[in-house]
Amino acid sequence: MSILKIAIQKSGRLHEDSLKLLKDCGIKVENGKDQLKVSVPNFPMEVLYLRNSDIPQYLEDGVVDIAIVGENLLIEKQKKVAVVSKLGFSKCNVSLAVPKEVDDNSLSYFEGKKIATSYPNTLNTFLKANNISSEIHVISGSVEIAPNIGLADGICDIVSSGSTLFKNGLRETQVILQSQAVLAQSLLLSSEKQQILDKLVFRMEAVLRAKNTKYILMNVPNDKIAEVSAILPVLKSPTLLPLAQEGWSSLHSVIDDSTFWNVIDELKDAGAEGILIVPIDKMVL
Ligand SMILES: Nc1ncnc2c1ncn2[C@@H]1O[C@H](COP(=O)(O)OP(=O)(O)OP(=O)(O)O)[C@@H](O)[C@H]1O
Ligand SMILES: O=P(O)(O)OC[C@H]1O[C@H](OP(=O)(O)OP(=O)(O)O)[C@H](O)[C@@H]1O
Ligand SMILES: [Mg+2]
Repeated sequence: MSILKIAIQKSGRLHEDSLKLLKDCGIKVENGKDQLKVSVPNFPMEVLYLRNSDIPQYLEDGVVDIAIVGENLLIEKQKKVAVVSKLGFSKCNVSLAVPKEVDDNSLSYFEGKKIATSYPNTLNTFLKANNISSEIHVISGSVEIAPNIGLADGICDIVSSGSTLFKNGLRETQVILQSQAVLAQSLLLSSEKQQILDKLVFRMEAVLRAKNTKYILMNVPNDKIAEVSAILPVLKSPTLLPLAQEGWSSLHSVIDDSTFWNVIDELKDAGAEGILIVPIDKMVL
């Protein structure tokens, strides 16, 4: 019987959300303190806690079968692996930034300048594509300090809220790439392991879909049902239940979280009342 080996980050930005996603997929990860390899009692899977930066190589070599890893790191390491799905957390940019006093937003500012980064391949590819030649200075962390200590004229690093840049007197000038956590797979999976992965992906999709979708219930006069239904992007067709009050129905549907605020006024104008929005736990199509 095959066991699918999944790598997740041992500690850091991806750790908690990766474990939570597995838990939401019904996968119990037995948590032994300081154990780097952990078994799963209810799914043919074994969890390996590894450094995010080591994961792409392990995936390419087939030492692990799948992993939850930062997309930017897969791009940086340029290993032969495949992205299975984007997971919607740990969203960030890899960006160029300059001291806030520098009054130049153009890329040509970096011509002939020193740039400190932990992502030399990503930066190099970007500079080449834009015909800029700079001196790349590789450091493994605390990159934002480099301009302050005279080590570089600018930096290329991860930006999320922007607060690290701000605290270090820097500002973002160019976004090189956008990243989020992804599920990635080795290209060397056996067909048995591929089948286990397919089951996992099926569960993850149900969890991720539900996260972006809400269940919506509202009371609608019967003669307005067609009008209200037309506003809602429904799965198949809305569920209708008669209310005790003559001439009214309760209409149920699902709605994309991001579109709810755009249609709420339309729904009310079309005659909907008592609108309730409820979270969905899992969603299987
Ligand atoms: N501030 C942030 N906000 C959102 N996502 C981030 C942020 N910083 C990093 N990330 C994402 O999370 C991933 C892991 O970042 P983290 O800083 O925890 O580990 P790391 O320094 O890349 O690696 P290691 O596990 O090898 O120490 C990054 O590759 C990136 O995709
Ligand atoms: O825009 P912000 O929200 O401030 O996030 C950006 C910071 O987050 C990351 O560092 P992290 O905190 O992961 O520390 P690390 O350098 O030890 O990895 C990244 O390297 C930036 O420094
Ligand atoms: Mg970091």
